[in-house]
Amino acid sequence: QPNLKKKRKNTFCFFNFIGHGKRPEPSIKCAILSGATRVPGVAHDHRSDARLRIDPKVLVFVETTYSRLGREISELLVYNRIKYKVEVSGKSLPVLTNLDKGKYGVIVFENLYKYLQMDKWNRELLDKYCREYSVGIVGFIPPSEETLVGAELHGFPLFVHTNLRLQDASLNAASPILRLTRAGETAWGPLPGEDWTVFTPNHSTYEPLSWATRRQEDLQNSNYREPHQPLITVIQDHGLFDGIQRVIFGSGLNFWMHKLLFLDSLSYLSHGQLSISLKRYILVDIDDIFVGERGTRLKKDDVEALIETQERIQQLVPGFKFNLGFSGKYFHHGNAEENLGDDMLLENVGSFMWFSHMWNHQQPHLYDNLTQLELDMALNKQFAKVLPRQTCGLFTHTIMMRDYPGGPTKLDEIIQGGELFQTIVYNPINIFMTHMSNYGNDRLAQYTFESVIKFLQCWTNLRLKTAPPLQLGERYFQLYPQEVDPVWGNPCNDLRHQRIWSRNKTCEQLPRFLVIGPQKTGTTALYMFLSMHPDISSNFPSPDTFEEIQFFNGKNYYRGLDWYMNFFPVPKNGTAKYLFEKSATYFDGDLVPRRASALLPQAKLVTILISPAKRAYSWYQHTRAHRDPVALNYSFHQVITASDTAPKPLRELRNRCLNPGKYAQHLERWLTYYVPNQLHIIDGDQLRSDPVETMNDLQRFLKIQPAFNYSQHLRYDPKKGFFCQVINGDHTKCLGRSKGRQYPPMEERSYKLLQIRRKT
Ligand SMILES: Nc1ncnc2c1ncn2[C@@H]1O[C@H](COP(=O)(O)OS(=O)(=O)O)[C@@H](OP(=O)(O)O)[C@H]1O
Repeated sequence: QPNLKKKRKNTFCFFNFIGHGKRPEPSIKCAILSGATRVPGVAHDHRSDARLRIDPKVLVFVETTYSRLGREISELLVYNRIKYKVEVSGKSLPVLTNLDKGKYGVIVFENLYKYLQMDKWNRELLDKYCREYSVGIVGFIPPSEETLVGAELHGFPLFVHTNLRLQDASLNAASPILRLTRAGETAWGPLPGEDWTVFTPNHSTYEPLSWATRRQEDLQNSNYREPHQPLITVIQDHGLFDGIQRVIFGSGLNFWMHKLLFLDSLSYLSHGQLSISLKRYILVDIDDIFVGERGTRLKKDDVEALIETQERIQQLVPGFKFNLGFSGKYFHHGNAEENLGDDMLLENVGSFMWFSHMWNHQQPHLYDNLTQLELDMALNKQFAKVLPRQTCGLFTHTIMMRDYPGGPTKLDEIIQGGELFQTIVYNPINIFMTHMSNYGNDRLAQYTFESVIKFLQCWTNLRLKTAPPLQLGERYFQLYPQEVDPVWGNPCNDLRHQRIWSRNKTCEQLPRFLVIGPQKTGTTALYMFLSMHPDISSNFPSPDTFEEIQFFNGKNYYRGLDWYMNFFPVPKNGTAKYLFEKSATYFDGDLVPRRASALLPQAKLVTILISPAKRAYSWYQHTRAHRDPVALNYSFHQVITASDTAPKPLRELRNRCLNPGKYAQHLERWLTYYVPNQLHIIDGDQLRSDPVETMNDLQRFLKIQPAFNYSQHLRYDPKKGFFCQVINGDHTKCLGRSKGRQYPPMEERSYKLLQIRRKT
């Protein structure tokens, strides 16, 4: 354990900003960087040789859908691209296995007590799963109203003391959990929050992961004989007590170090399945070179400082070079001193990387004349490939320390464990956007990057590197091949996007609900019933796919947002209709939920389900009616029993019959992008036998008022054998011959086979 008492005597203040009022100097003091007592960090490899049968996914039990820590946990997982599923504690357990595989590699409890107080049956089931699949548990102790001293954690030889205020956090360098996080330093100063829990173990299964001490000002009333005694704030359970490994946090994720330890715990407990890479690329763009206003531009000594900072960063990030974006037109547009700065930049061309900005620094969407834009763009070929850049908290006008939004301490916070530090921790490739003016004046950018890089070296085992933009581009898309594909978001969700989009566009020209299918469940009938509603309107028909647009699946998606929106009427003031779109192939399209939620996150979803066996048979009959040779040559039974070695066209027909019917699988995918109350499931048999009631339910779900009285507009047509639209008083208009076909009943053996398959 660290001897904190001794260390405090020669305390250096970690969170101390040196030089307020003057030009700031990077203030990160760190033992390993000063070279004094270099304790090499050990990045443990958590991968195991054991043949694991778990998916790299986290199951998170939250208190409620809105609880704060639960949201923070989800956010952290999203930032790190770790797959997860959220469940509300106290309800029944989700299915944990899929055939012979565990569906989750780690279980997280936002509130550990929910795990400890779980009903016996579920607790046994969960523990059994953890033991059988070598899955560990992470738990957070929530703040409690009463102060417990030496209270036993229900059923474990572990005692807690709650409601403490702490300071000076340090890590157990011997802990096998440390991978991303580097031990050896102390984060001096108060830890956020006043309700920390600390642990006292009474079993060899426990090993501390981090410590802190009580706050100086609280020690007078304390019973602790040793005032600077380190108290365990995060503890590891090696599983020697009951066969399950755990990591327990004495506080939430507010403290930056806990975010790192949480990621390390996921990596450790999943046996490396959820390890994030330790390689980090950093590139810093300096935009607007030569563009800054007179009086805010770089002078000669600023350029010198820039070069010196770059050299110091190179010690920590080999090969690091600032990437300068210039607009040539503004060269020498400063005062005499600043023009010398411009000259010096050019004298040192080779020290930096360069990219060309728009020649005259005008944003492309502001050009009225396309030819002129093309001509100007031709000067900027290099600029064509642009990667998403992260913000580093420095903007064009962030030039003086005293004016930093939130004050200088805020800037230090983002560097020392805060947003900027976390951005680099969570993103393998970081391209930051800064501006020339950030490097003159108070030189905030030099300060910021040197400090954050030092802080990273101090507290993490990340390996920092750099590379030119195009190489980073290639690496980025190698790492995230799914991002090569565009995902259209809603431009109106961000004012800046809306501004550069188009002046005469409105985001009201998008559907408010989607009928997602699947095919053959009655989607056309539903479409017709909805279209009868005076307040609801669907899209204009497509020349290729008729009433369906089929945008979110298939090739149409690449035609872009404008193409999609042109299918919808521009809503007129006051008479806006409830727009919807029906494409029955959306239901089972792999990419559809992700794409749909990116554009229409608030949309409601409507699906119709019938027996998957009947659905499969209806599809088979549909393909026969279209004279599909496979369907004509093979019986339904032959199709659904075709093996994986059968001819391709037969396998394809089998898949089209069976796959959309895997309802649970497809709905689960939709529900990773939409919350359950956005989804309405229609019973397809009810739609057929009692469409009036079905439509009433749907209107209630869509909250459409006044409700349309379908009983006056739908009537059973004995000739068609289905409900049809009433027109001209006593006539009916039914769907065409292709909907509600006449065909022989399904063979008993096929039906039975599909029923058995559904159950297994
Ligand atoms: N009112 C009404 N009129 C006609 N048909 C009705 C109606 N309600 C439900 N159904 C059932 O809808 C089935 C066709 O489903 P879809 O429209 O989803 O098919 S498609 O995917 O668009 O091809 C169709 O399947 P088949 O009977 O196999 O033709 C019908 O059973």
